[in-house]
Amino acid sequence: MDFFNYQEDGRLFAEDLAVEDVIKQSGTPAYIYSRATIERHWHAFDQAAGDHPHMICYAVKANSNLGVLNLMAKLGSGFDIVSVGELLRVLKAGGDPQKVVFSGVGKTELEIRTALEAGIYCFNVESEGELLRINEVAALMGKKAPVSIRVNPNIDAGTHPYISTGLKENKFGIDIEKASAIYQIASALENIEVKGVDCHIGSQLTEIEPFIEAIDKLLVLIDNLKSKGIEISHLDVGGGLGVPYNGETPPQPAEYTKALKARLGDRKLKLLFEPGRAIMANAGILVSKVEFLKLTEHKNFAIVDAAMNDLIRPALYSAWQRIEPMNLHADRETRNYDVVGPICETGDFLGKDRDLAIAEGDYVVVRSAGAYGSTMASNYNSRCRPAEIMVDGDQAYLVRARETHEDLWKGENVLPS
Ligand SMILES: Cc1ncc(COP(=O)(O)O)c(C=O)c1O
Ligand SMILES: N[C@@H](CCCC[NH3+])C(=O)O
Repeated sequence: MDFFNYQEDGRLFAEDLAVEDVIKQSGTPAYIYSRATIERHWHAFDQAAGDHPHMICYAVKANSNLGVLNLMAKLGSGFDIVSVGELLRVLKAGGDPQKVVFSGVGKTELEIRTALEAGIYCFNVESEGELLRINEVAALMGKKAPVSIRVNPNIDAGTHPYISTGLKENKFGIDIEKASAIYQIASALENIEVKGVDCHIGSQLTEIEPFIEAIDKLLVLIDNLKSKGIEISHLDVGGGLGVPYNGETPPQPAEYTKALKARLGDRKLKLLFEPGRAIMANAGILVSKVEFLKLTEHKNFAIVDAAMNDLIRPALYSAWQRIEPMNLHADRETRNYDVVGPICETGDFLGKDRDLAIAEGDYVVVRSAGAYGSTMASNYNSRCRPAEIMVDGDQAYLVRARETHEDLWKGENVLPS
């Protein structure tokens, strides 16, 4: 459930504000987030874990706006990061470094050093080479680096191949068959402290079974490590819980966590969660102006001022996100449209075959755009990235100004002659 609802007069509201009023300040395209929705989703995970020792490490890549991260920090959230840039954002936003887990397959020496200096909670190690590199950097700094091994359990998450991460052929994690041997190497390294076991099998999962299958495999590993004298204190189950974009019925955090806890039995393992999409997707919309309605014999196009550079999910994954008018008008003719942007690519669409009652000059909103929207935006076609606004009750805060044209060539130089 979110806080974007139509009023009786047909105007879409974000919490207590009419979206049409919010965009008067910012123009379009603009992302609008609902603070109450973000908080509700975060609390859903926190309450589901209940008294069980746990940490929710919000996946920063889903939406790394400082306003969003600051909200997470205020909630007491942890963070899952994949780069030094994300770490610096978390720190800038007031996040606690001791609640940060660091995932990702290509951590550089600089990234490892910066994370150790900040005092993060743990590295999620994705290869033997990385383990040795972390040990070396920690040794140079006279520190012990806390680690989990990210295990690749070879499980089909049943999601889009581009966002499936837990299969043998994916680049992520260490093959579960080899994990025990790597743990033994890790526990013998001078500057490594073994803390946890981690996995993340993919994103936008709509069934509970793949999660449980993975967890069962990890628990076998944890028991096996214990018999070898390697004690694991936490289990990081990653993110991946899906959201309803188009009628999907993914498990709720409560149902998921209940099933998870049941599998743990009496093992004393702290649980770490890394949700991104489930917290942010339905907490955001992208608002865009209808510039032209191009009606042809073959197809109708609604040409809007947002494009694949602002929201790439439809172009990249053929993702379906609901598109609707910002304000409902009874007098508009309903036609079937492909909703497209101004970019010079045939793949530049936000949605295809959509029945919409709109006119030129109206606004449309793309729903479920809070996750992997603004963070994946680019400047392709020299377009400025959109404004981002956080609505909180009857207040709207500009949490990111629209880029200016000067921003587009920042750092570029012409040749002297
Ligand atoms: C390691 C890791 N953790 C957490 C997430 C967040 O996933 P989601 O947004 O599906 O919850 C991702 C992205 O898929 C990831 O790669
Ligand atoms: N960017 C993807 C999710 C990727 C998750 C990253 N591990 C999406 O929009 O669905």
